Amino acid sequence: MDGGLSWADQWDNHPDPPPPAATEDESKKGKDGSSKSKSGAKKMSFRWVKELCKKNLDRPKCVTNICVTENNTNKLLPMGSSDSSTERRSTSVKIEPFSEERDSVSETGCLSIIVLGASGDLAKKKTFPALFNLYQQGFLHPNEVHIFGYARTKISDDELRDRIRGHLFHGKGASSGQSEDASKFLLLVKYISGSYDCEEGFRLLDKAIYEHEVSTNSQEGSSRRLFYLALPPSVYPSACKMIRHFCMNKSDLGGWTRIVVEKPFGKDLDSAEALSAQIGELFDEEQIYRIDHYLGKELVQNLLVLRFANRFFLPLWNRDNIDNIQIVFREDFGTDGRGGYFDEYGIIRDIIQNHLLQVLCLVAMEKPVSLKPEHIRDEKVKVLQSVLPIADEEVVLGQYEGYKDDPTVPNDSNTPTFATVVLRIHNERWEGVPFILKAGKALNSRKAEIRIQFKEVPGDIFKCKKQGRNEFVIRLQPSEAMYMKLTVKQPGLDMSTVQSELDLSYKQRYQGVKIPEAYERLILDTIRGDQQHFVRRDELKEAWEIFTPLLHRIDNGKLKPLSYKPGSRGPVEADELLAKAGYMQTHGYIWVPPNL
Ligand SMILES: NC(=O)C1=CN([C@@H]2O[C@H](COP(=O)(O)OP(=O)(O)OC[C@H]3O[C@@H](n4cnc5c(N)ncnc54)[C@H](OP(=O)(O)O)[C@@H]3O)[C@@H](O)[C@H]2O)C=CC1
Ligand SMILES: O=C1O[C@H](COP(=O)(O)O)[C@@H](O)[C@H](O)[C@H]1O
Repeated sequence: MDGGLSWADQWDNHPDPPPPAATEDESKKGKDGSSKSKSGAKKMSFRWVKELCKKNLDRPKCVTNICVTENNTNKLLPMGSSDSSTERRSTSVKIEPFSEERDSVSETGCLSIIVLGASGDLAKKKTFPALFNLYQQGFLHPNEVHIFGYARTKISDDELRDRIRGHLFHGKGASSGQSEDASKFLLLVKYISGSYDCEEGFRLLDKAIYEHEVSTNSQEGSSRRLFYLALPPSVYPSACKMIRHFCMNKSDLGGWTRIVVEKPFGKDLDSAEALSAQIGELFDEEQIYRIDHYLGKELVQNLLVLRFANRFFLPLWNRDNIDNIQIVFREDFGTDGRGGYFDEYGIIRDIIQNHLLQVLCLVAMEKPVSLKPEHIRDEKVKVLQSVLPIADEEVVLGQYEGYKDDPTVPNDSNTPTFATVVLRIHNERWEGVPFILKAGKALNSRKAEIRIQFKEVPGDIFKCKKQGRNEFVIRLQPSEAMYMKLTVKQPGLDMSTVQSELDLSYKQRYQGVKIPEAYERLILDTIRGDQQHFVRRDELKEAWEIFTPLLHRIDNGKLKPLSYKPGSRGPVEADELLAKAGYMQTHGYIWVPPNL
């Protein structure tokens, strides 16, 4: 820092201070490619905040974080849990020196959740409903939490609440108790209108947050600010700059500022790196939560447990036993009013480069040293680095008939709404095993699954080959399940074989257990400071490295999508590619989710 002055001291002389330029020391990059500590962000303070500290809190400049936890576990528990094993924040007060590590630990006290782009599709369909679910389960306590919607659209608090209300129950009817809950929740939501690049709106926002913090003024005045950017990525840099200039938590009071950014993060390697650099100048990597909501899905979160806590799988999970792996996403509807957005990105950027590739990482990575976020993400990066360049012959693109009828889609659009891409991992475990990533809109069904097909039994004495290979299927949605397709003896007097399954269907096995929505879980992780299920900067870079050359060939028109009928399986050429890659379909067998 210049002349040994703290940012607070420097900023005292600037009513509207710019963010500090990185010093030589600060601009040193970590292994994740991000700037190392920008401690200035932590110490930054406006004069009026200092005054507030003096007036209201009369406590020295913050050198500690105060965490109230259960038995020193740092576990944030829901309010009102009565079970003694899950009693909330009851017992001990932990005081530790302020450090980067402590910044990632749950804290109590005032929590402001700010949804930028609150007028949009994602906010109303996913973000606010997830917040409501957390509220209902006691994770967001009305004494601590305020939720601010921010967008350019000029609407009142009540208009925003009305927009949100209809989405809180996912189209299902609500009981009177639930409606009452919804009304109470909506009272926590306020709306502020402003643009994403001008200070006036962000000053207003900061003032509103600050007033909430002062009125709550609990837990030593700790201020936790979670900014959720439900915005098109083009707006991220300006919105982040405004947050950094005007809306940071007043760290003199303890707490943190965290930013959640949505995908697609960039359009290719260069643009993603440019975006990362811009945001990295403003926030530490520990403050940035790159969300990929597939990482919040129950069965995706189960992958590490499945692979590394079960002896069954350890010896089988490799090229010696597995023939091919498919990771599939299908939707039975088209771009549905999002044609303008979609046409700019296409199915590879929308689904494959992020959601399916993240799943691939968890399926293919080596065992991490521990469950620490950095250990897991280190392993994911290694897998991505081992992916070979994609060959054009191992790609089939499609575009559904009628896609261009959307007035926001150009008539000559070359954008794929369907793609099958074979990835090859060049390492000891996976050499020669194709990872077939397939995603499509307007297909014949809606589902997402991982299908691991094993090799045939050598020296088969039952002649089962034609019936089908062993498969292990992880159904991510709908009807979450894991089932193992295997050959058994057909019950009866004859010695014949038949395909059957060992089935773990969640609805049947876990009756009455509510599976959390992905966004719900990930927002809670953000509040807790757990980055395990978020994408690190270097991971993102590797993901773009894999797909950028292919995307550029599509953008330049060198590769063209084949037409397919809405409601079909996609282009037949995709099935041909599957067969060429080694996938053998099981004939005369279909898994039916069990009825309750
Ligand atoms: N919708 C979905 O299902 C999913 C979306 N995402 C991602 O989440 C983010 C938000 O998505 P979604 O809600 O669908 O997006 P929207 O297109 O609905 O945009 C969200 C809000 O951003 C503002 N906005 C839109 N375009 C611009 C622009 N060009 N300049 C400035 N502000 C703009 C608008 O608010 P106002 O004009 O009022 O300021 C709008 O209400 C995107 O990054 C998207 O890729 C990720 C997964 C799923
Ligand atoms: O990120 C996206 O995901 C949704 C599908 O999410 P899911 O949880 O319902 O599987 C997809 O519709 C959208 O195009 C994409 O942007």
